[in-house]
Amino acid sequence: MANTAPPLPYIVIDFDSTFTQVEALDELADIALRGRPEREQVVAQIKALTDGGMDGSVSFSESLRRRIELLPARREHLHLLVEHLRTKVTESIRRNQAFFQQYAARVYIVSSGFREFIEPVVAEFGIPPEQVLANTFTFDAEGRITGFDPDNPLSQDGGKIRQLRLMGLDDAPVYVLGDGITDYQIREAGLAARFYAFTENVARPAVVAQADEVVPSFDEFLYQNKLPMTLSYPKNRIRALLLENIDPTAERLFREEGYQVEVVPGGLDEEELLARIEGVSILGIRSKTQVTPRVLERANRLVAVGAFCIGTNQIDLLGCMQRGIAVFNAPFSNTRSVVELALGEIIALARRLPVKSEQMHRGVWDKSAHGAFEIRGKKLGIVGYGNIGSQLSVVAEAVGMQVLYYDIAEKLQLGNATKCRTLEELLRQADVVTLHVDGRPENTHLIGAAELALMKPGALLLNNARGHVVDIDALADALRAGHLGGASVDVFPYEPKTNDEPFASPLRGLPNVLLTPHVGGSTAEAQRNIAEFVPERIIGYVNTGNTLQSVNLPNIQLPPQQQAHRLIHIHHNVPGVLAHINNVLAAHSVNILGQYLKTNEHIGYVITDVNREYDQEVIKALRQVEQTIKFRVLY
Ligand SMILES: NC(=O)C1=CN([C@@H]2O[C@H](COP(=O)(O)OP(=O)(O)OC[C@H]3O[C@@H](n4cnc5c(N)ncnc54)[C@H](O)[C@@H]3O)[C@@H](O)[C@H]2O)C=CC1
Ligand SMILES: O=C(O)CCC(=O)C(=O)O
Repeated sequence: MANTAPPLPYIVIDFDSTFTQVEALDELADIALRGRPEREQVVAQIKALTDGGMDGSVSFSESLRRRIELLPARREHLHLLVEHLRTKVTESIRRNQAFFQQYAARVYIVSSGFREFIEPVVAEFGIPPEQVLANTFTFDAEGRITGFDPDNPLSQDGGKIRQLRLMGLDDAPVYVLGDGITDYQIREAGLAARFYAFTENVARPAVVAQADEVVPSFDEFLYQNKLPMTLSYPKNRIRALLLENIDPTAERLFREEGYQVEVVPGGLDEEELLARIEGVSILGIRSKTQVTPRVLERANRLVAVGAFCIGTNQIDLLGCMQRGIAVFNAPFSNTRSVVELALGEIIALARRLPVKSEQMHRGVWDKSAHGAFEIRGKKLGIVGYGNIGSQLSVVAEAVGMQVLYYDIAEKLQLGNATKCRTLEELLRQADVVTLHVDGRPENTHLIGAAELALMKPGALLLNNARGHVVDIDALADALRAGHLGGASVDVFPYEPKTNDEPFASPLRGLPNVLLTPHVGGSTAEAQRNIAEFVPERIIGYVNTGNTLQSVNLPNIQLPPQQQAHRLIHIHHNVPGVLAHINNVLAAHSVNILGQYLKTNEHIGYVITDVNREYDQEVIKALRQVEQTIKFRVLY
């Protein structure tokens, strides 16, 4: 049969700021001027000339001539430069070293830089000297760089065009990859079929504007051209949308991973999120944004949701699960912050600080002990003895409180805390009741008029858990009636979407009531910890399939993936799917190196590590396995 495959293109790659992250002449100046007082000034002048030459605002030959005049470099500096440049090879180029080794015959480095430093750097990628087209330095007898060979076409304006003409690459299309205007000019002159603006290191607007394609990484170039690549998928295609003022650490970590990141300061309501969710792979939220079934319906590329908080009641967890979307939260990162806030609130209410402070602001000096008490020896009733409740138990005992707790699950009793068998038992005894239950729907109005009536006269109530847990009107009535001595509330049934929206509540203006805008976890420490914890989980899941600590997918902790391709399959949990997967693998003689399966009542999660060599048809067949929700290949 005739070979109908299109010929592999010639790939013409620029060196400075494309093959390497840096401009070599700038770096050479920096090396040559080490220890000299004029270093900073001269390097800045050279950099400005480099930029001018790259974006076209200074003619190239002029830029080169003036840079070399400024450069006090010698032959020995070139060795140092080469060592330095080897550490500065662009990440995605380095990652795809195997591609270069395999296809070196199709790759040309065409650069207005200098052969003396380019050749040794690209040699490690299998690119031979004859495929490096670049300038050459001239030296004096003492080894000082004095200039460059003026007859080399690459030292002249339009040099890359002339060089390409001389090369005569006309038996296959030429694709040019570079960051500068001179790279685009090859395409403009009709000597290349496509110009790819390479933006991993620098994005020059004038160059990007001319590009046939803008590629933020070499992975993207290979992916678009269906050429073999080291990664299974270019990371720059992963879009993260981060809402609700998530700490910037998260944005940084996702960007470092190579993802595109969009940051929105406030929350988004359902309609707003619907308008933005298409194409998003990773959604980062805090407690406000509702991830509803409608949002999931529209979320055509969603792989993971990060709850940058503890609570996940704002997310349709089941819906995510049934679509194979992993949800991760930060179960412990802000625990301590809530505990400290609760302790502060207990003391503040016991000393009636909201009343005292408000009077003082009005100019009223009311020095009296009326209604104020020490917390030492008082009974603290903790409802929900999970991570926060149990930690508060330890801290409250340390300041002399007697702790009672009630939890629907059997919990380890810490210190001298006393377990209550019913909520009623706790409410009847406690001087201070603090709520730390999770936000499951069944906890709606866990504390209503009847429960408030059970509380001791003058007792205090804290809600730092979720707004719907307390019937807020009933609480306002109990406070107005003077039955409770005070309350502290951080969470509300409805919370303003942004800082610009006013806050409305029946609790406003009531005496000895502390109101805070859902800031239990809002400390620098907690936010930073969360912004590290959640991205690490999500990136781990994307890269390896590890679901350990996912709140909705079956948790599998995977061994490191070695010399294998990993097939990740999420399916509806009905009998026979695993057998079907394995039949497909057997039918294509795929060698299985390891297989891991976990199911829950809704879905099954199977990871199969296989030998790297297999027929691509197997991938198509696995996608077609009945009951498949999501399938991806990782390597
Ligand atoms: N105000 C804020 O900024 C913050 C609020 N939170 C909220 O604090 C709450 C607790 O967080 P964690 O301790 O980390 O959760 P957790 O899941 O470790 O503990 C919750 C405990 O409540 C228990 N529970 C659930 N329903 C109950 C009920 N009806 N009666 C008695 N016990 C019940 C559970 O068995 C569990 O032990 C969550 O609602 C979370 O969303 C968490 C962090 C910050
Ligand atoms: O800080 C936030 O946005 C939410 C804190 C919270 O309620 C949680 O972690 O569950």
